[in-house]
Amino acid sequence: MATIIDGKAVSASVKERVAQETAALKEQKGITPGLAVVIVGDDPASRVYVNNKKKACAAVGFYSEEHALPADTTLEHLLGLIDGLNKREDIHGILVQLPLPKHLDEQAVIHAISPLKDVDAFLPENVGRIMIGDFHFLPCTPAGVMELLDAAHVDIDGKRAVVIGRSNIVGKPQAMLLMHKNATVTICHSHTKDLPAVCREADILVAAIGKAKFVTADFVKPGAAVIDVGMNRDENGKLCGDVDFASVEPVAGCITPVPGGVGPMTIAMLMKNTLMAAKLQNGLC
Ligand SMILES: NC(=O)C1=CN([C@@H]2O[C@H](COP(=O)(O)OP(=O)(O)OC[C@H]3O[C@@H](n4cnc5c(N)ncnc54)[C@H](OP(=O)(O)O)[C@@H]3O)[C@@H](O)[C@H]2O)C=CC1
Ligand SMILES: Nc1nc(=O)c2c([nH]1)NC[C@@H]1CN(c3ccc(C(=O)N[C@@H](CCC(=O)O)C(=O)O)cc3)C=[N+]21
Ligand SMILES: [Mg+2]
Repeated sequence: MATIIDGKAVSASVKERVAQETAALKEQKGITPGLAVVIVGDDPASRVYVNNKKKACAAVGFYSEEHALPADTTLEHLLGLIDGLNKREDIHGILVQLPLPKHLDEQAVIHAISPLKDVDAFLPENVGRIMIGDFHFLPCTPAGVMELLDAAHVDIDGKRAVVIGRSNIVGKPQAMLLMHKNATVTICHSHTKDLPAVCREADILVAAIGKAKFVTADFVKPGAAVIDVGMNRDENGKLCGDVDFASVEPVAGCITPVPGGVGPMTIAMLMKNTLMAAKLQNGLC
């Protein structure tokens, strides 16, 4: 029987800290952190995340605004919007919800964001800073995973960690953060041979694949910490992770559920980064 790691509770405590610091920043400096979320098209999953971000901003005391643009928005229009947000003093963080519609060059759009307002930590400057260990922002999802491991008192130093997935937004930065905490890290992907055997070496297994219930009990060393980043729909349209929770839970030492695991942490870390962005842009750190 695994311990179930409660992402909702851990995210609530992160947001509570952010709310306290935000209140102090307002009172002492008259600064209200501001986040702009840009969403292009009407993907229903994106909608849910964007609404969750909006709610979180209100809960911690941030100003937030949403720019919902039609699916046929041009690159010029989007770049113009970002340019305006870069110049605004009341907006400290800019998040462009990915994926974008196919006709828009994702990299061109991300690159238009000011590095100081890049609360996703997607820009090359911020990615490079993470690699060196001299950063302002950590990428929200991998940083949220680290908070969950910490809250669950999972020992990382000297342990074997396996990350399944090598995307720029999850897998690669996740491996880097685990390495910084002195894990011995293996990154797996679609070309990895005998994936279950590699995963069975892991004391800490992070699944960021995008395939519903892909990780089964035969991937898991008894007692391992299993972190499920996946956000998928199962055959009944129900939200589920990359981990087959029912089969893995009896084998794992601790495990995150979906929903209620990594997802809420991503939002909490976005709040933390937006607060940091407001401080940075006001010369307070
Ligand atoms: N909870 C949260 O806050 C967030 C959740 N997500 C979710 O996490 C999941 C991953 O997202 P993201 O990183 O963007 O996904 P990507 O699709 O960008 O990357 C998926 C990775 O999984 C690898 N992969 C795919 N199939 C296999 C396989 N059969 N065996 C081994 N590896 C495989 C791919 O390998 P290769 O590189 O070889 O193609 C790739 O590296 C998704 O479900 C997404 O919705 C994402 C962001 C935030
Ligand atoms: N620029 C950008 N930054 C992102 O951080 C980003 C993105 N684009 N595109 C999409 C992914 C996905 N993502 C999630 C955020 C919150 C939940 C979340 O709140 N999940 C809840 C509930 C979700 C639900 O009920 O559907 C949970 O797991 O409990 C999930 C997924 C951020 N992403
Ligand atoms: Mg992706």
